[in-house]
Amino acid sequence: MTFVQIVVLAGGVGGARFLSGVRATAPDARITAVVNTGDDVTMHGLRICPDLDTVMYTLGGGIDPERGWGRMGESWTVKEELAAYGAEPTWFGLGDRDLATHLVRTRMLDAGYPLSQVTAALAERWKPGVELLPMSDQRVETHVVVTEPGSGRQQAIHFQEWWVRHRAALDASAFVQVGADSASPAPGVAEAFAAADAVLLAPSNPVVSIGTILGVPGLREALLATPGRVVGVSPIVSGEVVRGMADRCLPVVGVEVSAEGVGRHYGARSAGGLLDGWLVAPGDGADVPGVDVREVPLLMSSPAATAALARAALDAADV
Ligand SMILES: C[C@H](OP(=O)(O)OP(=O)(O)OC[C@H]1O[C@@H](n2cnc3c(=O)[nH]c(N)nc32)[C@H](O)[C@@H]1O)C(=O)O
Repeated sequence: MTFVQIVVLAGGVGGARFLSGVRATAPDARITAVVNTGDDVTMHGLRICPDLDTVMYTLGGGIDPERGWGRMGESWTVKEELAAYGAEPTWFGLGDRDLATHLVRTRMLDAGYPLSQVTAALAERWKPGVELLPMSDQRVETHVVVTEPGSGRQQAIHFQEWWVRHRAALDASAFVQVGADSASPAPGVAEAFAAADAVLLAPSNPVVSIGTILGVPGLREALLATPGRVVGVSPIVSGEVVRGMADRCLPVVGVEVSAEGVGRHYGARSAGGLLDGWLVAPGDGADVPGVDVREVPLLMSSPAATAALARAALDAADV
């Protein structure tokens, strides 16, 4: 029996929701999620993988649906106790339930297991229904070069500090993927691309999620060699982000905050870029030379709408 094989490149909330739509619309397909780990961080001695956990909890039914991240029914006792000790950082929300995931992950990593195997072990509990792969087993951490407001001095801070602590308010001049030079795609990533009938770029942050995944040496090349069509979903609707602050990231890399801007940034596969197809919202009519641009409803406002978006992406991929 042959299965349709689908690979999805994903960041956090948008990628997780999109994956739930792909799973719903293609229940018999083999789906592989290649997930950004550039947002990963160590805090209080624990290794935290926000995007992997968001995808795992969302597909496993454990996500807080309002926030879109973290655990449903979460409590914050440990966070409050850490703050009472003055243990920094106090600006990062580690929930009690969530902590168990980070404890298990950290213990396994410290014992020498690679992140891909740790992720597979965690997923045994959540049964996400997709193969969940980190983009790399090596540590790649996004840092942001910012200008200190007082001194005007430039310094690089961890992405989470820029994003969560400063709400992306500090002016950024560059994103740096620390560790990327010596990273390689995690086991299974290149194989998934090689067998894929479709590769989908989820509506995730084009710079610090999709861009970071593609920055892993060898990964972009493996993707471009895929026999499947490559279709992306615009995270920008009517010139605005749907959630988050990608509009603070895109200008840093010289990309216009529009469906057309992001589509051109990814570029046509036929011209050395990534895309065969690009989904934009009705009325956004992007001109991306060499790419099959389709206007479809892009908001993942319900499970049905999300499945319809995923179906449109698979249609554009001829799957
Ligand atoms: C840093 C963070 O990146 P990422 O984890 O990729 O973020 P999100 O998954 O929260 O959002 C990324 C990106 O996705 C867009 N988005 C969100 N919901 C929808 C949707 O229903 N439809 C659609 N077409 N795009 C969506 C959103 O605008 C964001 O730009 C981050 O950027 O927050």
